[in-house]
Amino acid sequence: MSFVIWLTGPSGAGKTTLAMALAEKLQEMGCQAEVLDGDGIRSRLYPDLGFSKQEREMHNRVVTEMAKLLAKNGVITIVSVIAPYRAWREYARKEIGSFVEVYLRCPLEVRIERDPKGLYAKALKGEVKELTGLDGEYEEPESPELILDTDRMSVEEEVEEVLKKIKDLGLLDQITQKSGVV
Ligand SMILES: Nc1ncnc2c1ncn2[C@@H]1O[C@H](COP(=O)(O)OS(=O)(=O)O)[C@@H](OP(=O)(O)O)[C@H]1O
Ligand SMILES: Nc1ncnc2c1ncn2[C@@H]1O[C@H](COP(=O)(O)OP(=O)(O)O)[C@@H](O)[C@H]1O
Repeated sequence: MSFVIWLTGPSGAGKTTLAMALAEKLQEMGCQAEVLDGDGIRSRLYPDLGFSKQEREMHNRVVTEMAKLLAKNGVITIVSVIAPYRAWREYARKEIGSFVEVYLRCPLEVRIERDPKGLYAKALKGEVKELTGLDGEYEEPESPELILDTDRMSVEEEVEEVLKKIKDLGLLDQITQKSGVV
């Protein structure tokens, strides 16, 4: 049994970037780690799925199930999905059990400046509706295991903070002792 690191935050907060860096670091350390990225899963499994509340909820349930199965089979699973509602993240926590919620916080003006996919520009012109973090709803986590202010930290610092947290929670020791990695 492994655990899930669930990265949540609005579009452009840095979820995908951190997920990839974290997986690389854990793999270098000899751990089995996989990323479940919201955008990636959507484009591979159901590219036509939209962003209504109902569609997002179905997608979040799929991701929860995938993460649960991976973690159950010993893989450290890093989820990078907006998951805009608290109730859905609580559902994931309950289903998965060993769950580390990390909130990537970043002010709107920085997200607009970053805009890696040009979505904020489109949304500001009215071409994208209900962009999470602009006119789309996002319920901030109330008591996540960790908050990272991604406008004030480097990606490397974020990776170190997450590693420190999972070590403090005793999660990394369980994995490394069982698999014999150091
Ligand atoms: N309206 C709207 N709102 C939010 N996101 C949008 C939207 N339209 C497209 N996109 C793109 O879809 C990515 C978010 O997918 P997720 O699966 O993480 O979101 S959710 O949990 O279903 O809300 C999101 O990726 P990130 O920017 O990495 O968060 C966007 O690239
Ligand atoms: N400290 C940081 N943490 C994460 N991303 C950062 C940071 N500083 C700058 N960025 C940049 O911000 C953008 C975040 O995009 P992305 O990772 O796709 O976010 P999200 O998956 O939350 O939409 C990337 O272009 C990334 O290089």
